[in-house]
Amino acid sequence: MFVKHKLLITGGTGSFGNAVLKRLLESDIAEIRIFSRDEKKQDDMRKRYNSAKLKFYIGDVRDARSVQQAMRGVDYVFHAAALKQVPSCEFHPMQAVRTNVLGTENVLEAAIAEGVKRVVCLSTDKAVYPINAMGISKAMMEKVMVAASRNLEGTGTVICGTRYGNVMASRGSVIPLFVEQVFAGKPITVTDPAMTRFMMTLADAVDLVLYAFEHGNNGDIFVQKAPAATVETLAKAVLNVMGKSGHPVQVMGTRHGEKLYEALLSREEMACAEDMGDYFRVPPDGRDLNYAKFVDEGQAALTRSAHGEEYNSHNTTRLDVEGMKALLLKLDFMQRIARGERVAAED
Ligand SMILES: O=c1ccn([C@@H]2O[C@H](COP(=O)(O)OP(=O)(O)O[C@H]3O[C@H](CO)[C@H](O)[C@H](O)[C@H]3O)[C@@H](O)[C@H]2O)c(=O)[nH]1
Repeated sequence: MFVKHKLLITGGTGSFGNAVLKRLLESDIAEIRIFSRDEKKQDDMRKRYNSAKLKFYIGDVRDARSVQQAMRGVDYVFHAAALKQVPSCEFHPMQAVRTNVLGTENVLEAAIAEGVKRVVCLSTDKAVYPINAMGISKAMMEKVMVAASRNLEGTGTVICGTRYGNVMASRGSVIPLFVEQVFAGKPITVTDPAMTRFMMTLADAVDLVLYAFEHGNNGDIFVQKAPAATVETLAKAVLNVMGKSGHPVQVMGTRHGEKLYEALLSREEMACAEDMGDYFRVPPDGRDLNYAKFVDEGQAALTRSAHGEEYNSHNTTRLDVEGMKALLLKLDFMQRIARGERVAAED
């Protein structure tokens, strides 16, 4: 599907960029542009992949000119650049606005101006009923994406989005943290044993973005159905895999901006979501602001009311310790930990 085309990945030096790259470099794609602020990581990637298809662009989504330059001649965009650490965005909310909201506007404007064929914007479950600055800025990013997608009929550009939840064993996340704590002989720190999170692998996240790329219409948001586990179950499963079931566990309480559970789709979205098997598609609300005409014409469009339930990490399939262990052991990272190796988080 990428035959002889050019793809730009914003924030391409991150974990998603690396994971998608491994798949796409084997395809017939003509060129992949990695756009990020991080010179050092770009240099590492250049050496690691050593591929003539890869082109590196230093820039920042906040800097419209750098985005425009990287966008020239591009066919497709995966927009992954973001500030995504919940606690740091809590302390620096305007930085989240600059990167996640205004940066997205820059990316979409440049993509539309260049006649890019398809753009997929990556969002997070934390954008649904958001309570923290990271989630609020990502929710605004989605609004910017949907608004931009409204005026594209006849232009040949399609802009859509994905949301995914926690990516297991990503750098800085809880699984490698627990593993490090065990190695260091310290108690593992559990925030709230009853807190639940969706559990996805990085491969799932890549599948989701590629699915949206293939099936997205303007303004659609895609999520993948995923199981969830409590932090207590996750902690037990990690210790079990490491053969350290008796290891001490300390409950430390909820951190800044954390929710007891995450939602991938709101109740309002579930009311109009299309079930696509492994995925849900949420189409944009196609009405304009002239509500009176819907009443006059008796159109059914106003019946988008939400009587159902949201799709969240409390009501999705719940993993028990054995189920969680099985999922953990799908990860190369955990397989190596189980063999007694000391390894860094997945990237
Ligand atoms: O010491 C810790 C740290 C975390 N947790 C718990 O483990 C779960 C996962 O925590 P992570 O820090 O791994 O993930 P978050 O849900 O906080 O958010 C993560 O996933 C997001 C995607 O939605 C973003 O990518 C974000 O940057 C990333 O940190 C949470 O319930 C958290 O409370 C603990 O029990 N103990």
